[in-house]
Amino acid sequence: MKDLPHMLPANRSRSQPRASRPWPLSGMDNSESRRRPQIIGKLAMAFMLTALCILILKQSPSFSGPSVFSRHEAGVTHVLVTGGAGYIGSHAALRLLKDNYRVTIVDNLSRGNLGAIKVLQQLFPEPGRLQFIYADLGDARAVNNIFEKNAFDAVMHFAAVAYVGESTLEPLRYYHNITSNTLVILEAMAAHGVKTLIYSSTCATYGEPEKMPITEVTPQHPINPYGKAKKMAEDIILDFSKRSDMAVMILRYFNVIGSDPEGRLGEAPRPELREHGRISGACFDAALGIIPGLKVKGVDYATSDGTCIRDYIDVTDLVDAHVKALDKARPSKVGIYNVGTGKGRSVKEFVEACKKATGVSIKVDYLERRPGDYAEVYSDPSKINRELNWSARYTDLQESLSIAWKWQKSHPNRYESEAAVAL
Ligand SMILES: O=c1ccn([C@@H]2O[C@H](COP(=O)(O)OP(=O)(O)O[C@H]3OC[C@@H](O)[C@H](O)[C@H]3O)[C@@H](O)[C@H]2O)c(=O)[nH]1
Repeated sequence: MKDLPHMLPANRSRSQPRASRPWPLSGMDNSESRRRPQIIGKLAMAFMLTALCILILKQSPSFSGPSVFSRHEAGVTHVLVTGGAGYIGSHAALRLLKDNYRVTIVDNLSRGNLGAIKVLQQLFPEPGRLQFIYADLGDARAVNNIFEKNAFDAVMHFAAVAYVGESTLEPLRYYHNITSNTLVILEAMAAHGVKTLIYSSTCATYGEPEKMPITEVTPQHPINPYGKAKKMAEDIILDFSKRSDMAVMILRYFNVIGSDPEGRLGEAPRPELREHGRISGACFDAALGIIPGLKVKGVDYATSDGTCIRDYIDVTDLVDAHVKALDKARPSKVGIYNVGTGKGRSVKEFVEACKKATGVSIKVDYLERRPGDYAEVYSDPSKINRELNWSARYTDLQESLSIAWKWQKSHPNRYESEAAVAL
């Protein structure tokens, strides 16, 4: 683990024992009974002081809004967010902070952006709200150290490489980064008694099912290393959950788009990985003139217009699903949920929505299929609707893309300027 200048100290250390004083229940001698009124007086005073502290904390700006003491049903206060510098992780961290959780972000900044951390730090500067630790989850010693120094109540594990095309070219990177790093996290959680895990999984674990829409019991037959690595990680988590009292929520995301409606965060993929990039990143790159146009990869699929069908879910809805999952997570229980809108849209439809949202008449080229792609996936979200009382509020592609476009237009260098300030 390397320290960066902006790294905040851990707030509470597991290695520092909490003060405790045993209270004698029986066999008190006379001197003890003489001291009883004094002790009762001190206790009453301590009680009053505690009540006063709670009142002040509730009214102080850093704990304004819904109370930290009543809001978090599962008793969770401090959440470890792995990959919190990334697109989805940073949006999740923002939501958790807004909901008065304490957040520790661990990120190796290989795909995420220091600028996103900087934005969060500026929004939540109060000591103890947000801690950033620069570390790689492949480094088990560093990870253990982090768990040793912090008392986490829950882990949201976002950190992962996540490009389908890249996974077919560099499968070992994917198995290492996704499957093996999840094992490191689980081992650290087990060793340090952290018992709630919200895991970022994907519709790619289903592969190309015969029947649509996809439910949580649709058989999983992933067809690319990305989906396989995520499926293996799911299996490891599920096996471990059978032997422990861990609370597990596995969320299988469909295709994530959009950004913070208040324009504080956005999607900022690495330019050097552009060739593997997702369709949303490519849409904005093309609209901004960073690339000459959009390349539609595959027009001969057995779908209505020959292009792939995907279920596009807004990142604001997605992080809401995480918070609901965290609220509903319970010991010895596993929940597996699809997170999607339930609507399938073709790549051609996406391109049209992108043109309308950006107002740019983007040049489109039609190319060969991309290795690892499946023709059609969209979710049946009824289980998450029913059990977590969650449903997608953004179901209009153009609306999500318009929100994201605002951030893209006002940040043509994405997070570069924020990152420069941060260093
Ligand atoms: O430039 C591009 C990018 C993508 N596409 C196409 O757009 C469709 C969607 O591709 P994306 O790369 O955006 O997304 P994918 O469906 O491959 O996977 C995505 O969704 C599931 C998540 O878990 C994955 O992390 C994410 O990458 C595919 O048909 C792809 O071939 C293009 O036509 N052009």
